[in-house]
Formats: sequence, C-alpha cells, structure tokens
Amino acid sequence: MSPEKKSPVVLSATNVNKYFTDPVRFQVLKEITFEVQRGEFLSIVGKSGCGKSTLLYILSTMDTDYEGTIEMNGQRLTGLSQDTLAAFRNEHLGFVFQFHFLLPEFSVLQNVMLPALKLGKYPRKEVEHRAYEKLKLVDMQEHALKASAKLSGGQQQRVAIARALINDPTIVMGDEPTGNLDKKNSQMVFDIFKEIARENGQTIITVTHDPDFAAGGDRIIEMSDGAIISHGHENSVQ
Ligand SMILES: Nc1ncnc2c1ncn2[C@@H]1O[C@H](COP(=O)(O)OP(=O)(O)OP(=O)(O)O)[C@@H](O)[C@H]1O
Repeated sequence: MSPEKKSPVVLSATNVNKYFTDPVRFQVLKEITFEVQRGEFLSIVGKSGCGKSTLLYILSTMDTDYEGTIEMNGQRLTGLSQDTLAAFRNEHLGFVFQFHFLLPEFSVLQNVMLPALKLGKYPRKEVEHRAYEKLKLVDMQEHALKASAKLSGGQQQRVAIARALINDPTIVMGDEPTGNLDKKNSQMVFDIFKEIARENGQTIITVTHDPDFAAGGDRIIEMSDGAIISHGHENSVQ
C-alpha cells in the first residue's frame, strides 16, 4: 500500500521499557516501538511470559510505571495524572478480557449502560437507546433484562463487548478475549471485532494465544523475551 493511502495513526509507542523489581530487578519490556492505524485489527502474540499482558496494561493507561512514550488519538498520555487517564480511558478505550467481569446482580442492560452513565455525556434515555443498539450488534438484545449471571459464558462475553463499545471507543483492547470460549463463540467474538474495525474504523489491539483469531486480523506483532521480533506484514486498512 502506498504511504499516502495509510489511515491515520491512532496509537504510537516509542522506546517503551519496563522493569519489575520483585523478587529481582529484570527488564520485562525492551525498547518497544510501534504504531497502529485507525481501523486496524492487530494481534500481539508470543510465548507465555514474553511480556504481552504487561505491554497491554501499559497501552491501556492503567500502568504508568514505564520509560518511553505512549500517544493515542494524537495526545501524549505519558506523564498525565491518574484522573486524566481514567477520563481518557472511559471515553476513548474499550476493554474485553478473558473473564467478562460483568456485575452478576445487575441486568445485561444495566451492565452495558454503566460506562456511559459514568461518562455523563448523554441523558439516561439516550444511554439506554445506545445500550440496546450495542446489544443488537452482538445479538443479545433479547436478553437485555436478564441478570447477567443467568447467561452462558459466550453470551456474557458478547455482553462484555457491548459494554466495551457503549462509548464508541477509538480503540478496543482485548486480553485473551476468546481464551475462555469454545470455537463457535470465539468465531462470534472475532466476527464482531472484524465488523467494528471495518464498519466503524475502530482499532482492535488484542493479546492472544489463539492462532486463528490472530491470523484473521490485519497484522500480527510477535514478541519474544520482552522485545518485538516481528512487526507483521503491511496491512490493507484503507
Ligand atoms: N507484577 C509483577 N512482578 C514481577 N514480575 C512480573 C509481574 N507481572 C508479570 N511478571 C513477569 O513478567 C513477565 C511477563 O509477564 P506477562 O504477563 O506480561 O507475560 P505474557 O506474555 O502476557 O504471558 P501469558 O501469555 O502467560 O499471559 C513474566 O516473566 C512474568 O512472570
């Protein structure tokens, strides 16, 4: 693809280093530098212990104890206060984990509405309308009024995706989002991610051990021993 056709960069990490000191000091991330484009579906892979989750935790803005620079949406995030980062996260980032972390006693609809109520950008009625839209996207609208604890694992993960999407995040981050799912549900999660990247230009950054999931995206970054050893092929994001 020619450079002028490239989508804008939504995330850049520059010379990111991280050390753990317990029980002994060791460098867990080594000079991590890469960019991610708008609408790109990126997977980060590598052997267990190579530093994938540590990197994702930094990209998620939850870990601020690192060297180097992280920028997202053209904004330098490194050095910002915890409050500013929390507000940034809620507005611009969505998270899907291996375990869904839904509040079991709340309804599906309430779980999905929560991040939008916290954002405070829309009146409650509008939030409810948006939540139904996101539930429709993941084909869970018929379960909106059920307690989330009453759903199957795959259904709960789809609700967790709807919750991650409620504020229309620029970037959706996943840490093993299919790690706990069977093949059919994994495919469903993959299809939803693919659709929002293509249709809405949302960027997907996922740490995964699932080779099919990684292979179906636009690009694979491979890590080994705290460093990026392959940036993957030039993707075809328009
Ligand atoms: N809080 C911590 N303190 C000290 N060492 C840690 C801490 N968290 C992780 N580690 C170590 O850092 C290394 C990278 O861990 P990380 O969880 O990022 O790897 P990973 O690639 O995500 O592994 P997996 O695929 O098994 O989830 C591992 O050696 C791990 O034991």
